[in-house]
Amino acid sequence: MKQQLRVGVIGCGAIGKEHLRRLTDVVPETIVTGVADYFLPAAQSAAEMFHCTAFQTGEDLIASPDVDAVVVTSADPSHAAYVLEAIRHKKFVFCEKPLAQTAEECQQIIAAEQAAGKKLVQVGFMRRYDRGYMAMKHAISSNEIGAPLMIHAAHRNMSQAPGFETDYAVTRVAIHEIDICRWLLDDEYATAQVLGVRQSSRTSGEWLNPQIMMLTTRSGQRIDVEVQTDGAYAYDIQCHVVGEDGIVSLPDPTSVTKRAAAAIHTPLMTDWKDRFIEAYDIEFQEWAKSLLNGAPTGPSAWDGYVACVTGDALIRSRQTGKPEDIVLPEKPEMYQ
Ligand SMILES: NC(=O)c1ccc[n+]([C@@H]2O[C@H](COP(=O)([O-])OP(=O)(O)OC[C@H]3O[C@@H](n4cnc5c(N)ncnc54)[C@H](O)[C@@H]3O)[C@@H](O)[C@H]2O)c1
Ligand SMILES: O[C@H]1[C@H](O)[C@@H](O)[C@H](O)[C@@H](O)[C@H]1O
Repeated sequence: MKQQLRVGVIGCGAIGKEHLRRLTDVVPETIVTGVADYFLPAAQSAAEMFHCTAFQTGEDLIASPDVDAVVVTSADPSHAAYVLEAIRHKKFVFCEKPLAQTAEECQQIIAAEQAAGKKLVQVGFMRRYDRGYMAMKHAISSNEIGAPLMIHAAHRNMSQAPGFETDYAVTRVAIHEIDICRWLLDDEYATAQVLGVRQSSRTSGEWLNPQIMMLTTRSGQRIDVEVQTDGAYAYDIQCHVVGEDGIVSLPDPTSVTKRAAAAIHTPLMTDWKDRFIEAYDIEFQEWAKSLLNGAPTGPSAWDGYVACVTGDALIRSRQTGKPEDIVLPEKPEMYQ
């Protein structure tokens, strides 16, 4: 069995650089051998920093005999093509969320992976590796709160990159709740709806903010997700699962409590990089170990597909003003 995986990273922006550092410093099973970015200076500076090759294109990186596994951290619209190219080369590929822009592209990925006859794809739903969510899932599956009835969740961001659009509140932001809630409840969704709400004056007004996303599961549970994409007081992620016999809540990350000036202060985080730093570390450690054992065990192409189908239904419902049904084909054997 190989002891170290040679990894190439496509997309050397914010999270690309975070994962490069992580693969270099935190995951002993990986060595970064190459980087690519369609903005070549970004690839060159990352190559210098991480002592590896800067490839001219993502396709060159994927084809390189020095790359065993690919990490896709480029912009959303480029994900599907790189994942398909990696599958064509029968290489393992970790793709940041979303897996693709459309459900059809996800289906192409699923078809290609099945034709390859081997699980190759993992999607970057890192919250499944967060200790808080893991403890919640354990409490639910060991029946500590009885049958789960509903989830109240919130995803609050302080700002977004320029060019943000209303739909991105689903495809880039709430996509994390879409994945984590079905994972926590171990159920699939039946309907999705976006509700309107008074708009925040703390945002530019170029897109709808906040939005409330409602999901129901096949067994009738209801999930409400408050999504603030801009202007929130902190980067704050909340999740409360209400069961017949009790409630489990996502713990806040540990921070020092200060008692001063006749008050108690507990600082909150402002950035996803810090809030989920440990989850990303564990995600990549587990990914590397699973590949050395033969196949990825984390969120699959099917999970990426379900997230896209659900996101499409949410976006449709904003146009129709009604709950939209979520219909899935049968789950292929590979993802059972
Ligand atoms: N899991 C998470 O919590 C999380 C957090 C942040 C970002 N992401 C995802 O990671 C991806 C990157 O996000 P980011 O914040 O680092 O963005 P970013 O804009 O900071 O970086 C993207 C990089 O990709 C490059 N790029 C864009 N299109 C490309 C293409 N076709 N080929 C090669 N390179 C290309 C850009 O030049 C840039 O350097 C997004 O898909 C985002 O949704 C996930
Ligand atoms: O790309 C980021 C990332 O996925 C974060 O986890 C999320 O909280 C942000 O809203 C999103 O913009």
